[in-house]
Amino acid sequence: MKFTKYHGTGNDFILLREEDLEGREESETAKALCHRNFGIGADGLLIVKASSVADLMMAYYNQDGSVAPMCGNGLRCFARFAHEDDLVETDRFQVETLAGILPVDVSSGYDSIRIGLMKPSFHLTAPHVRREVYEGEILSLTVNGRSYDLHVLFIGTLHGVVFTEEEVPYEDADGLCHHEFFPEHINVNFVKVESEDDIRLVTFERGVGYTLACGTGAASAQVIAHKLGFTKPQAKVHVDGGTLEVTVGDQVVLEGPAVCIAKGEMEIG
Ligand SMILES: N[C@H](CCC[C@H](N)C(=O)O)C(=O)O
Repeated sequence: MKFTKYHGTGNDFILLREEDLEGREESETAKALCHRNFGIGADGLLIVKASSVADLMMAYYNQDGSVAPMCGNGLRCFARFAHEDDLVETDRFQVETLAGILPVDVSSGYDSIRIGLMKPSFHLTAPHVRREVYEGEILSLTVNGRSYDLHVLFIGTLHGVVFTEEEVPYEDADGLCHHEFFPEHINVNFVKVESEDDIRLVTFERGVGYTLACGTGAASAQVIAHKLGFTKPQAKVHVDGGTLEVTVGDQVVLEGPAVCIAKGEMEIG
């Protein structure tokens, strides 16, 4: 099976065209390909599909085979692949996702790919949360005897933002991600605001665990930080795998690199 591997600030993905799947079940294929020892290894799988409403469609699976509606770093890698492989004729095009039709722009080169995100929602209902959550509400959740204040939003996928100066223990991050308040789990972002232009972010991703970067997480962190008056509309989000830039405006725009790591053939049953 032909594959391509990319990363966006260290969040790494395997990318397949639908025809390369040769009819294999997508979730099981994602688990097999993304396994760090028995597969190629990646945080997730991106599948390029035809779309009747946009230039292309992107399907996304986490490393554990779970589906997520949207992946910000993944969409930048997807955009580079589509542009490089001449699946599109223009530098600006649209991609259908389960979080809506989103614009991508590679006109500034592959080190600065811009994607537009869906309008964030702060009013959450089932199945994302156990009970209705209203805009402005802060959830105080206790894990392993320690209390965390979460700002929650849906920005194409479900995110929680925790402002903290401390290193958060792994078991607490995992406990928040799988807290019973979130029936389908949640991506958890630990944020330190360094200035009105700079945020430091570590993300524990649903379906993966700690990742070197999370694109929708970076957008979530900046959207909440700006909404609370901590940052300007545009801020750099510093993650373990590099730096992203998020601009909050009529549309939330995520900018960052997409790097091709490898192209190859994989033996898979
Ligand atoms: N793990 C996330 C999807 C991938 C998000 C992240 N890789 C990004 O770049 O946005 C979820 O299950 O909602």
